[in-house]
Order: sequence, then C-alpha cells, then structure tokens
Amino acid sequence: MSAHISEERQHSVETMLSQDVGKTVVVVDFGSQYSQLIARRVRELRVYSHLVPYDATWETVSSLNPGAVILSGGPSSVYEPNAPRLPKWVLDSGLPVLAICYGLQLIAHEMGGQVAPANVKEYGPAELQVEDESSPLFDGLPKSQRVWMSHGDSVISLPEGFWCIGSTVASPYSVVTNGKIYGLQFHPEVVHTHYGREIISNFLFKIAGLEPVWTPSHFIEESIQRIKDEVGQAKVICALSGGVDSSVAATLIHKAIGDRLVCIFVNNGLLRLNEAEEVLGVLRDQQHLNIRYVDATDRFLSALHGVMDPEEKRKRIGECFIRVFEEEASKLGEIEFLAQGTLYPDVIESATADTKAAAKIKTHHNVGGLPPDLKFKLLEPLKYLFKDEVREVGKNLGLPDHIVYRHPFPGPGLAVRIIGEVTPERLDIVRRCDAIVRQEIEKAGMYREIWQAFAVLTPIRTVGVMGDARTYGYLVAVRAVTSEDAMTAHWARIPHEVLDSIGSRIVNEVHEVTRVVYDITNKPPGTIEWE
Ligand SMILES: Nc1ncnc2c1ncn2[C@@H]1O[C@H](COP(=O)(O)OP(=O)(O)OP(=O)(O)O)[C@@H](O)[C@H]1O
Ligand SMILES: O=c1[nH]c(=O)c2[nH+]cn([C@@H]3O[C@H](COP(=O)(O)O)[C@@H](O)[C@H]3O)c2[nH]1
Ligand SMILES: NC(=O)CC[C@H](N)C(=O)O
Ligand SMILES: [Mg+2]
Repeated sequence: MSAHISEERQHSVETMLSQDVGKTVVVVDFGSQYSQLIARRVRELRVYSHLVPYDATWETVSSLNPGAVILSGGPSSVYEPNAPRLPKWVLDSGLPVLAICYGLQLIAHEMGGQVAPANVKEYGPAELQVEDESSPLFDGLPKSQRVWMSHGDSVISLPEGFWCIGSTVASPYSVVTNGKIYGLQFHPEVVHTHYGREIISNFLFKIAGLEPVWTPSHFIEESIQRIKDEVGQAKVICALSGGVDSSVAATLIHKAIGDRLVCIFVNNGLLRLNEAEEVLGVLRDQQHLNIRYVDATDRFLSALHGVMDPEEKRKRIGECFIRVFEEEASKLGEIEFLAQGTLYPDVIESATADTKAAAKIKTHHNVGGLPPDLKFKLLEPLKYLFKDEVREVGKNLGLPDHIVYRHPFPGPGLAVRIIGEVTPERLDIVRRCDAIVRQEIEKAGMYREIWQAFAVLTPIRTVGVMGDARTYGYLVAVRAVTSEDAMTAHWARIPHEVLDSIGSRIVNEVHEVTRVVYDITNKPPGTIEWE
C-alpha cells in the first residue's frame, strides 16, 4: 500500500511541476552531502529543481519537464567495481549538463577519458585560474577566483572533444567542457566557492537558457489557482497543528476556497505546555481560520498504553489522527479532501522508499503512517518545498514571525520524546522539562539560529543529593540542533552558561529528575528525535 501511495504522490507532484513552475533542473544524486544544497541553490536563482536518485529512469525524469541536468558529487571512486554509473539518459537526452566533482569524474571515465587517485588530495580552498575568459560559464567573473575542493581522485586525461577552461595547481582539469557538458572538479554549491552562485547562474541562464520564473509569490498565486481547480466546489478539512507547514497550507487553502475549509486541531495529549491555547489564540483569533478543536487525549493515550516500540507508537498515533479526522468530517457533511502540511523531504522519502538505496528510518505519521483505507483525497500544497521556502511563503502571506519561525514539532509529539511507555505522569515530566529548555534558549536569544531544542525523558534512574538527602530520579537528555532542512543536522554549540541554567533549572524545578545530559550526536548518524 505504501508503495501505491508513493507512486500516486510522485505522479501528482510531477504533473503539477510541469504545468506551473517552468522547466526543472534535475539534480542526479550520487550520494554527495551537498546534493540537497545544489537543488536549493538552483531554486534560490528562481528555477525549480528536483533531486532524483542516480538510478532514476528516463520515464521519471522526462515527466519532470527537464531543462538541464546537474550531476552531484559522491563518495565513490569511478574505477571501483560497484560505483554508481552515469545513467544512459543523461547523454541520450541532449540536455545541458553541469557535472560536479564525482559527476565530472564519471563523465570523463565514461566518455573515454581517465580518472585516477590524485597525488595530492585536495580538501578545502584552492585558487582557480580561468583559462578561457570567453566561456559563458565565466561570463562577468574574474580570471582568478577562490573555489572549494573536496576530492581524492582527479581527471588525468580528457575524453575526445573536451577542452580545459579552468585549472588549479593540484587539478589541471578543474573546469572542462565540450560545449554542451560542463564539468567542475570544485563545488560551486558551497558558500566557500566565492563565485559559486554566479557560476551556477551562468550555467542556468547563459548555457541552458532557462527562465527565472520560480518565486514564492509566483508560488502563492499559482497554488491558490491550483487549489481552486483541484477542489472545485468540494469541502476540505485541514489537519492543523499550529506548526509552520500546516499554518501556511491552511492559509493558502483558505485564500483559495474560503469557508469551504474547516481546520481540525487535535489535542492528542502529546502537545507542549500551553500549546493548545497558544495555537488557537493565534490562528483562530488573529488569523481568522475556522478551527475545530478536538480534545482526543484519552483516545491517543489509551492507544499508546503499554506500547514501548517507537515504530508501533508512530503507527498507532498516525491511525488515531486519521480516525479523529474521519469522525469530525462525518459531522461536517460531505468532505472530499484532507489537507496536510507535508513538505518536499517527505515526498523525496516516499518517492525513493522502494529504491535499493533508501532505508526506512522512521514512519512519519503524515506519510507512511496513513492507513490503507484512507477515504479522503489528499491536498498537500507544500509538497515540493523545503522548510525555509515554506517560511518564505509564510512571510509573503503575512503570517506573524512566531508562526513563521516556530521550531518544528513532530505530530507524534512528546510520545517520541519519552523512551519506553507513555504515561500521563511521564508526559507531565517531559513537558515541564521541555518548557524550561525552550525558555532558556529564547532568553539566550538563540531561538532563531537553532532548528529545534527539546528534552527527552529516559527510563534510566540515577542517584543525586539534594539538601543533604539522597534522591533517586530520572535522567533527562537535552537535544538542540542546527539544520537547514532536517535532512542533516549538527548538535548546537550552546554556550556552557546556557546549558548550565537549563541543567540546574530542570533538576531544581522538576523534582522527578536528578540528572541532565546534553546530546552531542549529529544527524547522520543520529536522527533529530530519539525515537
Ligand atoms: N495536533 C495536530 N492536529 C492536527 N494535525 C496535525 C497535528 N500535528 C500534526 N498534524 C498534521 O501533520 C502534518 C505534519 O506535521 P509536521 O509537524 O511535520 O508539520 P507542522 O506541524 O505543520 O509543521 P512543523 O514541522 O513546523 O511542526 C501537519 O502539517 C499537520 O497537517
Ligand atoms: O510531523 C512529523 N511527524 C513525524 O512522525 C516526525 N518524526 C520526526 N519528525 C520531525 O522531522 C524532523 C526530522 O526528524 P528525525 O531526524 O528524527 O527523523 C524533525 O524536525 C522531527 O521533529 C516528524 N514530524
Ligand atoms: N566530492 C566528490 O564528489 C568526491 C569524488 C570522489 N569520491 C573523490 O574522492 O575524488
Ligand atoms: Mg508539527
């Protein structure tokens, strides 16, 4: 069933893309850490960009209305036996190609050149000398420029028909072309390459001849029209959490269909301190959305009774959400659509779920957690945006900053921040700890720079001493990360004084807790949430 859902979602995303946002730049992902970043850089230049795995078929790619191809870097070496190959469609399609790092090495290797381990491995900055100032790739750029390298292999001989247009001391073939394909040994997508943005821009506009038509406000107008067309005279319920994604989705849909939208905000008993009051205060009273508030605490907590396994928790929560939406819908007459604030990373994950490279990490309640007998059609107007792009749309829609910049909070809520069984007592403990973490982060003026900050309650008990007496209570972990899109994250370098006040406040104010630790795991290898 989930494979079926993912095909359907993939199909509808492709249909929408080809109609509304101009040509797409297809980024072929060979496993680089920066593949996502390449797609973002292209969109920052107002051209829509879509990431596909290296084994995507031409059928998939052609349905995206491609205007150019970018090959990403990657950890493999082209001469290794199982290294990812160049998809045949790349050359057959005749599309303009920008090949970065591993991408360049693949082009050289597969078109008759040679790649070998370099004498000097290059990680970090290098000075690029432009050899051909008349190349459109370097239009308007200086002859010498700082670029950023990260490679152990190098191209040592060029395929027929290629010539060199830029070099560094360690990499003579840093920039090569045959007039249609452009290869770069360095990474134009990282900010350390001083003219990276300009190089990508020259490729898009001067070489591939694309149009910069993809913008947030363009997106708003287009998607309002699209929602009107898709929904017709039907009614929609929107699953609204107060998070930025569903608030932006609901606002767009409200603009499109007015009162035929009813939002459902579910208190699942797994929310943060005062969350229900705050969300209703802002979205109902200030933004004038039509919101039904459903307190389904008992239903969720009894579904979670005795459940220890994280995946089982997520499945039960996903199911409870849908049952609540169904019950509410039945009170509202004929409801055809369920709207959700699903984002592009969810679509990528579901689209690649059945390829050999993708592993199931966890079931996001709004994607993999949907029951097979779902009777609504899904309406997901944000499903090809990243979080920071959604924030930009939100700002353009006039949503207040505290919604636009609100930290993400997962639908399964505090349930995935309690290791082991979820009980009312444990929820109360983790909720109070979480409030302290957030208050201290805000007080330190760090709210915006941090992606998410929260507390996790472990079932471990440890000994302490307070007022000369022995204590024995829970171990709480504090987690704070920085991230661009939650696909990767770093643990946040919070100043020791701030950690100190978080730690002492938790132990002093939440008596059930005797010890606080700080989580210093990046993603990967960790995930942001503990379950
Ligand atoms: N308590 C809730 N009540 C109703 N719908 C919810 C609730 N929690 C989550 N959802 C639905 O699930 C979707 C996914 O949740 P998710 O947390 O990823 O997004 P969000 O809450 O809108 O934004 P953010 O990621 O910033 O928290 C939401 O967009 C919303 O449609
Ligand atoms: O709506 C959601 N439903 C879920 O089931 C879910 N699981 C994780 N998250 C959020 O997604 C981001 C990435 O989280 P992980 O690194 O833990 O996978 C982080 O921002 C998490 O908070 C969820 N959001
Ligand atoms: N960043 C990359 O794409 C690296 C390519 C290849 N693995 C190398 O080390 O040269
Ligand atoms: Mg949320």
